[in-house]
Amino acid sequence: AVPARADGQGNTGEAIIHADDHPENWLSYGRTYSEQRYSPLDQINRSNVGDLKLAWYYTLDTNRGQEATPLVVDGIMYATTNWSKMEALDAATGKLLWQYDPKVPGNIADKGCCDTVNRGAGYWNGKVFWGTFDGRLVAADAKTGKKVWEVNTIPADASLGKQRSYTVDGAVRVAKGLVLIGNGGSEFGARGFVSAFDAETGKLKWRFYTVPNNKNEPDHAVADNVLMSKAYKTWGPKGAWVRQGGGGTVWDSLVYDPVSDLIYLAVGNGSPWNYKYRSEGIGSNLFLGSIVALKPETGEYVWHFQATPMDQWDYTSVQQIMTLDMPVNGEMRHVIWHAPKNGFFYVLDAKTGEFLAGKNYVYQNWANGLDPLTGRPIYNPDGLYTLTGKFWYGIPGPLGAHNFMGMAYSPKTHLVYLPAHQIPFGYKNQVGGFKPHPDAWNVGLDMTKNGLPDTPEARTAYIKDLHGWLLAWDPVKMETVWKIDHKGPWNGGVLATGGDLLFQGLANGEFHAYDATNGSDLYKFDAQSGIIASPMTYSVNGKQYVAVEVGWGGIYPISMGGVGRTSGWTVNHSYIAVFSLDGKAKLPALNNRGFLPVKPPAQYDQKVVDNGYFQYQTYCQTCHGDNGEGAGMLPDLRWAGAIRHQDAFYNVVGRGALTAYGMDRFDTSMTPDEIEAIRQYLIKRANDTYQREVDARKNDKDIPENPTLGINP
Ligand SMILES: O=C(O)c1cc(C(=O)O)c2c(n1)C(=O)C(=O)c1cc(C(=O)O)[nH]c1-2
Ligand SMILES: [Ca+2]
Repeated sequence: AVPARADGQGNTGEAIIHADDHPENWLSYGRTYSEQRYSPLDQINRSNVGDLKLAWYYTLDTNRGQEATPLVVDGIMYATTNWSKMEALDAATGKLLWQYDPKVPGNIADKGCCDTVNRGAGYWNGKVFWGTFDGRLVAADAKTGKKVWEVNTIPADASLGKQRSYTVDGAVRVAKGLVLIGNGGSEFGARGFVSAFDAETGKLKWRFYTVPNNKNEPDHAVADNVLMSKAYKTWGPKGAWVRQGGGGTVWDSLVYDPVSDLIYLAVGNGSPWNYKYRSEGIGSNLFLGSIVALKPETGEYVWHFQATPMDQWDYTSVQQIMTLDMPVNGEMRHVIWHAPKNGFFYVLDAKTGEFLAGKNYVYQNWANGLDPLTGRPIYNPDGLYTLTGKFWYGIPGPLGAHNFMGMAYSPKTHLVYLPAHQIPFGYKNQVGGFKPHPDAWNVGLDMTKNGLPDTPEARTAYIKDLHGWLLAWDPVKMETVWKIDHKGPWNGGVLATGGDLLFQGLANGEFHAYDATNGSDLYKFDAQSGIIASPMTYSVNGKQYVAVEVGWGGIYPISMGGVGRTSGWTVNHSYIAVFSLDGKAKLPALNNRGFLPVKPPAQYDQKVVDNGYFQYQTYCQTCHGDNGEGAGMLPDLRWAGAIRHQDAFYNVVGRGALTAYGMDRFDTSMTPDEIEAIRQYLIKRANDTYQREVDARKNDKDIPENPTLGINP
């Protein structure tokens, strides 16, 4: 029987709830409120997918990470792109109907941790809504692209100090006439919150803070009661959170469930990460690493489930929330499925938050399992590195076992298709207690200790630990039924269809269709750039299309350094790719292996290189890559012309010559000598690695970071 649903949805809400009655559309981020990323369309199926062809492509003007799932409403595609731009296209032809550039200032890029991405728009009653990286929410007329309203989602009093940082890159969801939006910033200093705006007027309806007020005072907001009575006492009253906000940003999943009539916030990590420094090493720190359920009309607290108490690994629970009915001990229950960063798959009762089951979906080393009654982790004491003070090689690392990439569920196979990965990380306390650096990640860690030493042994060992998989997970048995081993981590999200197909784009620039029943590879397309977004499908005039945004980026390639190229050269060419069975489009031939490095100047000052390394790892690493090496998206500074001259380098790094392109100025964070030390260090790195980069490009079969190639012998 179809469960009773709440009313007050309006036409769009009813259309999203009854999405299967008009499968030609894709009206909400995960298609339906249940975010299963399954479409019943089956014109493209296992028997013909081998003939899939490019129907059209639309080149984007931002060659950075593209993470959005486009919407399709009655033949019009709404695709958001990097730098928070919107493209409205004829979904059958790719012809541009209108576009909207909210003109996000370039120097804002380093106010967010993980690339100036955008994950998608919401649609409601003739309007489209999306967030901008500088914190705004835009509502535009879906037909004309004219702005209807715009609000700043970040209240002035949310910024309590210099390190505070709020960026908006998550997909907007709309339910019951409310536009729901969160934000990011916990790597810098932020106090997370979610806002609900009236879709017609942009008027704020409610705002829910996910962590307590630092003085345990009322914010005169809807969370006051639960924060003051329940959450505050789970924090050390004198920890660094008091200055840094505590974190708990809701930067990805934020869903409405029409069956339980609740909104679920998927809450992020602590700010700073370091639990000892953040919270004096005491308390579970509610609501970090949790799902929090609220009443949609008012934002009132209903229940929470904390997957990662005492977070110190950046184990956000922001990852996708899926709702559906499943048998639990022989009885049908309405549940939440959730595979957060921490490596465990959770089944929760959607109405009450009761923990029903949990099991690790990949190898992890921070917990020895979950308490079967409460779902609370049984910690591996060594994993609590902020308390031991020792170095910890954590699996998962801060990029999680699963990140923003969509997982899909097929009601035909009863399997969840989970884009999982293994990306270990070296955690170690910041020396001398918590010390924030303006314009840098402020996580309370020694940022040189997560860096990889450039020795063949260290690189080879680390690369062996990098993995990317597509898991076919059975949530009843809580086990992997089969899996596909990808070349490396950071592959795109998954779409499941009624044609018994799975679609997934990969870090190595391939777009695949797999058999949903057994994982057989049925189709491969060379997309010429890494894909991290989740595909979607729709139809126009009875013809089915499959679409995906192409564009390598997000946190992995910007922070990882050279080892971020384990899947391939991963050059960024950003475009929207749309496939059909009778497509006739063809991509132009493109350089897909990066440019030949320019021989660097030979001279550098060995005396300042060590300090240059510290400064680089503190201020530059998280965007330009570990140890001065890029991984295919932002400029690889070893080959940048600016490192050749002290003045040129200072103009860029100190004075902001390239702010329009996303490079902030750092003269308020570093002295000229420190900036010069970075330049000397980069010249050294360029010299140390020049020959191996040249040699890697001579090899036309393989990839630069393959340890078997003799490039990292
Ligand atoms: O703590 C935060 O506020 C925050 C924000 C974001 C973001 O806004 O994209 C990411 C993360 N954390 C994060 O931990 C993470 O792994 C991540 C990956 C990405 C991405 O788009 O590639 N964003 C984010
Ligand atoms: Ca984070």
